[in-house]
Amino acid sequence: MLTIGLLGCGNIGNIIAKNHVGVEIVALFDQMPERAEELGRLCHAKAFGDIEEFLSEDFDLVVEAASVSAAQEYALSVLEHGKDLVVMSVGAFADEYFREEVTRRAAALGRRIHIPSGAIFGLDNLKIGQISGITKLLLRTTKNPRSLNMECTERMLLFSGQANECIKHYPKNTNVSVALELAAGRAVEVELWADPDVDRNVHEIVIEGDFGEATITVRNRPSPDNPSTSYLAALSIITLLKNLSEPMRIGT
Ligand SMILES: NC(=O)C1=CN([C@@H]2O[C@H](COP(=O)(O)OP(=O)(O)OC[C@H]3O[C@@H](n4cnc5c(N)ncnc54)[C@H](OP(=O)(O)O)[C@@H]3O)[C@@H](O)[C@H]2O)C=CC1
Ligand SMILES: O=C([O-])CC(=O)C(=O)O
Repeated sequence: MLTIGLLGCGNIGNIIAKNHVGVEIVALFDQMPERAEELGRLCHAKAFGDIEEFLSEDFDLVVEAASVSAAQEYALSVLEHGKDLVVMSVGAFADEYFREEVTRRAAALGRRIHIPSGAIFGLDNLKIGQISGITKLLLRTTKNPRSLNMECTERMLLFSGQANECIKHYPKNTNVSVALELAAGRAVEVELWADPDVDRNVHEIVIEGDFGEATITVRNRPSPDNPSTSYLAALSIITLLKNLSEPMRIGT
């Protein structure tokens, strides 16, 4: 069975630990050591307070569910320790130089980096953008102000511009925009709205290209323990882990 180490023992880490399928969690790390220890007691895995010791433990793959800055800080080290990597905080790869460095290193070391679909649908066929023209790619995200850690009394546009700029300002809320960008191989226009009248994390995706047009609207339930993060994102990563060892791959 595939063995994993969880880097990040917050909301997603807890959902993975309680619901994982087809993998064994053997090691845990969080910058709040008590969170790793608590989760370790729950899933009978070893908690580490030191990243070097965590990465030196014997397991196959690191699942990052911590933060954009954690992904940037530890990605290369994970690969150097001979482990594959699943990156939830995909916003880390908005930085082109960093993305190329990590990809080059993974190729040289024969390691793989997996990016889950996260809180959206549609990444599968959006990858056709890598071989065929896409003329428009827009993400309109709307969340309750609570999910954005702010207050407002009416619908309000917080950001309009490119994904790689948006993620710098909203690293806990717009990782999906960077996932879209990586899949399509082109820039994504992003609008981020706060709306006190919505109780879902809503992602509207508009795609136009040589293939025709597509509109996808995902109305996500926020995770009970972290309203910034949609529950779908945790389900997505558990499913990715389950499928890693399957002989048949489904989806583009
Ligand atoms: N790709 C996608 O579609 C989505 C991605 N995400 C991203 O997934 C990640 C995890 O989400 P979620 O579990 O809800 O977040 P949480 O904040 O609930 O949990 C993250 C945990 O990781 C810890 N952490 C943060 N930085 C570091 C670090 N440098 N080293 C070690 N531990 C660290 C946090 O500690 P502390 O509390 O002290 O910061 C916290 O305990 C986030 O980056 C989020 O933005 C979320 C939703 C969708
Ligand atoms: O969970 C969501 O709805 C999206 C999110 O926070 C992110 O992409 O960072």
